[in-house]
Amino acid sequence: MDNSSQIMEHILTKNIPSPSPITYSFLAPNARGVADATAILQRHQGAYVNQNDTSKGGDGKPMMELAVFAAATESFSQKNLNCDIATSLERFKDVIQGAKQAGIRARAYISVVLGCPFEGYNVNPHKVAEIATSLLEMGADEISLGDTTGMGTALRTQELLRCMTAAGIQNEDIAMHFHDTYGQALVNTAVSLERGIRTFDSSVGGLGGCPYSPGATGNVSTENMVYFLESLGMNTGIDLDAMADIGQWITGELEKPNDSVVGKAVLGARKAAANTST
Ligand SMILES: CC(C)(COP(=O)([O-])OP(=O)([O-])OC[C@H]1O[C@@H](n2cnc3c(N)ncnc32)[C@H](O)[C@@H]1OP(=O)([O-])[O-])[C@@H](O)C(=O)NCCC(=O)NCCSC(=O)C[C@@](C)(O)CC(=O)[O-]
Repeated sequence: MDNSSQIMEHILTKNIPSPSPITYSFLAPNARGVADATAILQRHQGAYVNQNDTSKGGDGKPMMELAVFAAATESFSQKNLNCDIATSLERFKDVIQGAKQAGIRARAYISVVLGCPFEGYNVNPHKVAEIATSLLEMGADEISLGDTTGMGTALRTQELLRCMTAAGIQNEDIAMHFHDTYGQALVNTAVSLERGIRTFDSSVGGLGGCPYSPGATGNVSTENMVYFLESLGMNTGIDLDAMADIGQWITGELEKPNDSVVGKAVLGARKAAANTST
């Protein structure tokens, strides 16, 4: 979060073209975050698609969103936000309203929904649904259910989504955010697909991981996710070959391992084919 403002300023100054609509997400857990973001947005009116401006297309301009991140357990809320859940939700009200007033989306993550590094596996799915309902009532456009520790399993993912449905939360308002620490991300994705979820978070090269969740690995890699969804006959619109190149490039730049098995397989197959053709 420390240099979020510089990154946002760079994006809106450079007018980086994107062939398909892209949304940049700005973590803002409090009033300071909203103030920083809205000051930059004020300076760059017209450089991004305003959610209220439905008159014309984005003509390549990016969309911006503010992201709040609640926790499903008190322990993780203290570690990740330095406050209890109720206080964090109070703070998020202003952030979400600030985003709406600035004409941008508000995304709300809920962390450790399927397992907490401090409270273990028994995260109450009804509590998650209650927090999600509060965030949606504040005006959040979307809830991203974060399996931050990767402790999620098929059965507990199913139970969580059953509770979300029972609480009256629409599938269209839910994204699933799986980390692959125990290799269950795509299994949990399959269960979520079965229950009608169609928005999934991932990270190229499997980058990421929450600093406040000891041992957590990155998100399920975009390359693995794309390969899996396309194997089911779904069209993601993503060029897997190009995504594998990006994963190799950015993990190299960040001096991190490329954690995508599919990305490495795609690159390996391409190399083998090149060798046989020479
Ligand atoms: C929320 C606080 C700041 C409360 O921390 P605090 O100590 O209660 O608040 P504070 O107001 O005393 O601020 C402490 C320091 O943070 C700075 N600060 C204060 N607010 C901001 C801000 N908006 N943007 C940038 N800097 C900020 C502030 O300036 C100060 O800096 P210092 O004076 O010590 O140099 C702290 O707990 C914190 O930084 N939490 C975030 C930790 C973090 O980055 N976690 C990972 C986010 S991603 C995630 O959670 C998971 C997710 C979303 O990916 C999904 C999933 O997998 O679960």
